[in-house]
Amino acid sequence: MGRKFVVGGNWKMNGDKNQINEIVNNLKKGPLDPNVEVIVGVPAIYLSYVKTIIPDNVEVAAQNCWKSPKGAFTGEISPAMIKDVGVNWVILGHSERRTIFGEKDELVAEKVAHALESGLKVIACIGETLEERESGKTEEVVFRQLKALVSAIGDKWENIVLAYEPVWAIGTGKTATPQQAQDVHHALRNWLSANVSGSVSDAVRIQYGGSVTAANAKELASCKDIDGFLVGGASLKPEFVEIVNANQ
Ligand SMILES: O=C[C@H](O)COP(=O)(O)O
Repeated sequence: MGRKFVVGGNWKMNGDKNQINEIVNNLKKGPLDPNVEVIVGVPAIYLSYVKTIIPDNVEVAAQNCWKSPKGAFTGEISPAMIKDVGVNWVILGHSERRTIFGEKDELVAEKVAHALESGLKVIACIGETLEERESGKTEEVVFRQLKALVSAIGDKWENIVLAYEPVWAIGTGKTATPQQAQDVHHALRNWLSANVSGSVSDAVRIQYGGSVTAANAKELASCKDIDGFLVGGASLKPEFVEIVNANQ
């Protein structure tokens, strides 16, 4: 146990320099719980800029990357480039990448493996759609997504944070209940224990994502297997500080 709470703010494709300055000023003002690891997921074009203004107690993540170091992949960025501008994290497999850009489990897993090999830490996202949940397939889907990851990375989970994000809860204002989230997180930990190792299962931090706000964060944070959040919309607002501090 003793997993450090970790809160990510995924800005998605939002923000210009003015808004970014406001968000960063708000993070500087905090105060942010020193026991929480805080990471902001920044659009690629602003990574270098954000690195120059972000306080030391907040880390920066890219929101995607490709699965090789360089080459003819127009429009893509590599983990090596992300590292080169001083950024140590990347978010991979977000449901928007999977649904809008057609990223399949295997591609996500290859990207995760390459990012880890390149020395990045990864927030790896998984989660079921509403249709899958309603047809009782939640566990089948998240286990399938995990299995693809394990095929690519084996037991090398030290630099991974897993984010469980039910697709039906993302940007919808419809949060999973603490019990629904806890049940899936618990099932993920059991699966990791059976298919990777007990120590990985105990150590890996599992974030919940999907319409997290200052109003629901405390109750979610109190669940045994919820080790943090991946926050979209609310990470652009001052309430993000309250979400970071919800585990107090
Ligand atoms: O990466 C964050 C998730 O997609 C959650 O987004 P949301 O908080 O706007 O629902």
